[in-house]
Amino acid sequence: MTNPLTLAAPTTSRGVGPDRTGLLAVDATGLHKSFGAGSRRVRAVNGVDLQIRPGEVVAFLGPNGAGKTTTIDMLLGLSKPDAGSLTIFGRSPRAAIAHGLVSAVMQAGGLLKDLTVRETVAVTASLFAQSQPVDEVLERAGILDLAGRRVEKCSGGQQQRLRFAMALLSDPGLLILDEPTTGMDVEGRRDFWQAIRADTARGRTVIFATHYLEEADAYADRIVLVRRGEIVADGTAAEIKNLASGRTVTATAGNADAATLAAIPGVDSVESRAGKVRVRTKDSDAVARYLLTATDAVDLEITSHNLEDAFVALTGDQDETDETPEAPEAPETTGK
Ligand SMILES: Nc1ncnc2c1ncn2[C@@H]1O[C@H](COP(=O)(O)OP(=O)(O)OP(=O)(O)O)[C@@H](O)[C@H]1O
Repeated sequence: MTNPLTLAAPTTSRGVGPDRTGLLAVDATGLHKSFGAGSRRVRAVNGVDLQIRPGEVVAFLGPNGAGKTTTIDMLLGLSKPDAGSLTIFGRSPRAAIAHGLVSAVMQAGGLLKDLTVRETVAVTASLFAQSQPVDEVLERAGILDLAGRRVEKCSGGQQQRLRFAMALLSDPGLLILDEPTTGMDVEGRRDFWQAIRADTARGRTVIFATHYLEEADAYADRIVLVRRGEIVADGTAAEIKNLASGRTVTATAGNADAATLAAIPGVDSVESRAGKVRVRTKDSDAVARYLLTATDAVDLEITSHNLEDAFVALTGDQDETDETPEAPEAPETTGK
């Protein structure tokens, strides 16, 4: 776990207004990161390319073990990629943190239970050469009314808003949240996101990792769906939903041609096995028309997906593949 206290005290404070540098908030190319050795080696991040523009609010969405935290650790300079290049506002992650350009809100840690909310933020502020006024960040995190409460008396959601207040002290251009609402009740999650949403309206770039499709849908401009260390979809919530709104057409059709099916506009994937075909498509009518008019298809079925089906379809079979055998070595690191 990480907390804002461990992320080095910046020497300057940066506003979140319009970016005039033309630099990407995040520019990652070909990121790889593995753990372990030999047959137990796990490829946690496997060729991630990610460009995030200033002001974007991006959800990093994926199941357990997809590689979200590993990627975030690299963005925060807490670990180094094995290969690939990575810059934050044109600098290495560590330099970006040293300049107060990045802050993080992690799931736990970093709080002393005997301090009050205001004391906690004030102590953190004293580590910075320049920082935002304590009461201002408390206000922005929606916890000014809790300023005198001891940390141990705060709920999990209130503690997360306290971490958020601490992360705002350097007025970072990029805020990174790693599964910030895990374990919170509905009200805590709502209050937390209300505070984040008010803040992002000011133009800050935000990346948050989450398991929750509905959080990504509600709060992100853009959803990056990860599975087994790779990006499997990247788009607006509407675009991801569009993937979700596809259908599956199945039929018994011994003479259906997989290449012809794959070439039908809207078709995402074709599986053909033992005389049965299974086609994922955005245009089930076109697939059904081909199967019924040009092949010997029988037992044709069309089923719709909901959002959750699409998430499972795009990120599924994680368990079998968590420990992917190592492939040949990736190219040398170029970014740090
Ligand atoms: N320090 C480590 N040593 C060995 N394996 C690791 C280490 N850190 C992560 N992994 C493995 O790398 C893969 C990606 O893990 P990571 O924590 O990045 O996923 P995640 O998407 O953040 O998952 P979760 O949602 O459960 O936090 C997993 O298979 C995990 O077991």
